[in-house]
Amino acid sequence: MSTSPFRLGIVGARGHTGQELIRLVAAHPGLELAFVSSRELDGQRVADHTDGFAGELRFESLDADAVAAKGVDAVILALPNGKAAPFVAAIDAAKPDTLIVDLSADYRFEAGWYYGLPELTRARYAGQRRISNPGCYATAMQLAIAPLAEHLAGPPQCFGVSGYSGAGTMPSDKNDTALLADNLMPYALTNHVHEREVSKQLSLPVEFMPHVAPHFRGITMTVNLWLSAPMSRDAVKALFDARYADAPLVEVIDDAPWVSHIAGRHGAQIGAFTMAPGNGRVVVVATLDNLLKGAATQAMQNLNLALGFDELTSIPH
Ligand SMILES: NC(=O)C1=CN([C@@H]2O[C@H](COP(=O)(O)OP(=O)(O)OC[C@H]3O[C@@H](n4cnc5c(N)ncnc54)[C@H](OP(=O)(O)O)[C@@H]3O)[C@@H](O)[C@H]2O)C=CC1
Ligand SMILES: CC(=O)N[C@@H](CCC(=O)OP(=O)(O)O)C(=O)O
Repeated sequence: MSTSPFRLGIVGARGHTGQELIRLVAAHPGLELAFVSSRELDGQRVADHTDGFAGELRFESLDADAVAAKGVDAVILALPNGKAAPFVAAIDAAKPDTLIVDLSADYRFEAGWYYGLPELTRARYAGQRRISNPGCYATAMQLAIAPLAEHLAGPPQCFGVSGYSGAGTMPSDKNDTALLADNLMPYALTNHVHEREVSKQLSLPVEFMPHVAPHFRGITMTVNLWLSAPMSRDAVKALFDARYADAPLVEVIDDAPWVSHIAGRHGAQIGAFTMAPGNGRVVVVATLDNLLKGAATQAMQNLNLALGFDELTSIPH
């Protein structure tokens, strides 16, 4: 491992996930925050916008070529979906060994990119310099389904409820607090990109029904699973306990987890394991903070893995 810090830049640092990334990188003993980009906050001090950040670093407005010209060791892309390609192309041309971690959905289906959900895919990491970071819903679904994947009689049905920070900062119905007041907003009820992403990753069809709620952060994923043969609750829970025994960020609990308990925390909770009469069907509930385990914390795990640090460096747990 290098003794001088790895130099890292965050593109899209004004956004919800960018702000969390700034805090995690600043707390990391082996990383130096070389630049943070925002068009809107160009020239302004990071310390004036990011709680917990001290120092004189300022936001810069950087296009793809300007990011590539920085010549850093690692770049995190925290841009809205569909915006990453020019940045990847410019880095490919200027300094292809740069480590890129992309938070968007743009490279989740791309051969050659490592799909970084460490608790489930770590063994597939083979030194790739391009890492696609699964998002909040996809992470929650996979953590809730994977231990039972070999025991299913049909597609899991996943009812997801997200806080409105999941919709980013670009104004839309899904982050309009007036429209969300006293409301639950269903959307993209079939064929959401995360339905396809999880189906591909788990090699089984999943059915996903997302909703946005009036709280700011945290998601609840309630998953209905039909079993290929009846199982006891103890047998179901034992599969989850075994699968996540060595995963400090995934906590398996008895009760159904509450989103209010996970907001601001770096891990996920999985619980309920409620059996239907006859034990042929079980309901599992997963919660995580969409901005942390669903985005920034997971990106930090992936950076740590790729740069040779302990996977949980700078992540409170
Ligand atoms: N929010 C969440 O819960 C999760 C988000 N993700 C993914 O992470 C990514 C970032 O999400 P989030 O932080 O919520 O997004 P935000 O909308 O909060 O932030 C987007 C950032 O990108 C910048 N930006 C926007 N458009 C462009 C552009 N055309 N060129 C350059 N910069 C641009 C914005 O800053 P400025 O306009 O100042 O340049 C801002 O810093 C998305 O791809 C999202 O899908 C993944 C998991 C969870
Ligand atoms: C509430 C809301 O709009 N959520 C976003 C998902 C946020 C997320 O997980 O981002 P990725 O697309 O990077 O996975 C959505 O449904 O598209």
